[in-house]
Amino acid sequence: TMSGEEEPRSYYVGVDVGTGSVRAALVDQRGVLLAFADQPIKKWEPQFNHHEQSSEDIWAACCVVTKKVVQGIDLNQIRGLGFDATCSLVVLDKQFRPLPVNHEGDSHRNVIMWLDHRAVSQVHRINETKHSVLQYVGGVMSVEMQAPKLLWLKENLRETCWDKAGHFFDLPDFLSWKATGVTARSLCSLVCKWTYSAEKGWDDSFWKMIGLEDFVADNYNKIGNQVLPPGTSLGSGLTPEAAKELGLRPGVPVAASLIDAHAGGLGVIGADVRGHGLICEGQPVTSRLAVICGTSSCHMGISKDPIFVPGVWGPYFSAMVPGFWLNEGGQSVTGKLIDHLVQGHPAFPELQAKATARCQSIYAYLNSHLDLIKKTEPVGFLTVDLHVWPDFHGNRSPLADLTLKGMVTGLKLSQDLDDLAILYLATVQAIAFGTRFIIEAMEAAGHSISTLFLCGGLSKNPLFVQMHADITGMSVVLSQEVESVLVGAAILGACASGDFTSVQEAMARMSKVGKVVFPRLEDKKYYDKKYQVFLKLVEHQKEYSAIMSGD
Ligand SMILES: Nc1ncnc2c1ncn2[C@@H]1O[C@H](COP(=O)(O)OP(=O)(O)O)[C@@H](O)[C@H]1O
Ligand SMILES: O=C(CO)[C@H](O)[C@H](O)COP(=O)(O)O
Repeated sequence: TMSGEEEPRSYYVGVDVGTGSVRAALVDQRGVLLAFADQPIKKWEPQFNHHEQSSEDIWAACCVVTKKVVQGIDLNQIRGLGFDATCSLVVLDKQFRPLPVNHEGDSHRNVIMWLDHRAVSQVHRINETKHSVLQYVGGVMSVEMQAPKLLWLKENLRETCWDKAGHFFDLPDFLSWKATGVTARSLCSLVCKWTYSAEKGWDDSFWKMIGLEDFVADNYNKIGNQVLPPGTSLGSGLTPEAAKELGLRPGVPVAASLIDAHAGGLGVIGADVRGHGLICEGQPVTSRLAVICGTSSCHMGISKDPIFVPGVWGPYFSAMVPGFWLNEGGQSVTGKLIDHLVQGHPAFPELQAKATARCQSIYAYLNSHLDLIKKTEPVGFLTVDLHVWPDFHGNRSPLADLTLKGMVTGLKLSQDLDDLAILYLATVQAIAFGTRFIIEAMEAAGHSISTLFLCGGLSKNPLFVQMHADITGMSVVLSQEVESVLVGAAILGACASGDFTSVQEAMARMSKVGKVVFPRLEDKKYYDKKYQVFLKLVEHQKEYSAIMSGD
């Protein structure tokens, strides 16, 4: 650890609830991560496109990891706690007990996960209203947002869930409630996933139009009528009960939360870039795109004035960096897609065995295997005749079309490790082409982006990072702390503690540039051609469905 500072150290705890696991970190006032712990969380898929979790299981995991990272630390030095989480929907009854979100009536499973696509018919009807709130989600509401899921609950689980429900929380807000007893919602979650406007509040006409007038009638009590900017200190901090569970002191300031992608954004986007040879050095912060890549990828771009990008979520005012508008592009499955294709390949057991024998992760093994088979050519050239369209779980941005499916062209009669490695490469490239597609849509609407700031689990994969640089032609910045999302959560805790006067100040002090990866511009021509093919794939897919739905 670093030292050399006279003043006693201040510590903040950040807790990040991802799709597959909960992580916690102990972070100091300079953004240095001193301790890290993670713990898997349960997931259920009771039927295709239904994904559920348990808020009690998630909270228990938060307690385990928090206790671990504060072990051996003087608890008086812990000055703040911040949470971020996926934007899943938590349902509790009037006494704050879990309610089932499933036909089985299993109340343990009281969370509809963000990637759940059960509410297809509901979102279709919501989009048909053409209500003006839809302008602020890229023109089309996503099936992954909360309004369609709420409508699904009302239409499908009236007695067992809807009528008994007292509180619908976005997962980040559930966590801050659990810690403090305060039911106030974060501006981040409500603006991004619930159609709340930072300027105008709730729009009664929207909820009435879609058939959820219930919320208007009780003054939005169940979904939030007190809304606070992320980082605001909640109530009197940690309750004695929560403090005991988390292994912290009662009264520690707890911040209004952020969605995980937004915490990642705070963890990377404000870094001081001087001296790294980056073009964004002389440019405003709006030239930076934070890309948070885990189970999904989220592309966070900010602007001074609202920018309406068709198919890209937002513009959301103050939902990430206060005072700035945010556009959020995304790909619903990226890490999950890579895992899916690699694990489903016949050569996967062989890969696992070989990686284990070398004490490597399967991805480190695949990357070195690709280096072996590429011979003298750049590794990316191995996919000259293998192309992937990555929307296995629909397209979030910029097409906003949940009916799209994945495509692979160039298959051969081979099942060996080479075949697996090249399919993996083509998938990583397809995800990077998806990022390029999103950036082009954002730029066409008025963004001016020059540099990518990557974080999340996939940013630990050097091939994923290099392909993003090569395919977008932009430099990629990686943070000093790999766990940038947790630094973002700790920034929230630091803001709640009052140690910093603003989120911007905390960001500038706590997020730091680590490594910079420059694009191989000499390969540009090749990737431009592959990008042409990429765009053709989706064009063709649409033609296929038109043929099949014709007479
Ligand atoms: N060391 C690694 N090398 C390559 N890929 C990794 C590594 N660690 C995680 N990943 C990828 O990152 C994804 C998970 O990222 P993570 O940020 O942990 O997800 P989430 O926040 O959604 O729980 C996995 O799907 C996996 O493909
Ligand atoms: O919609 C999102 C952010 O607005 C994310 O996709 C969602 O929160 C899941 O995140 P992750 O892939 O990190 O688990």
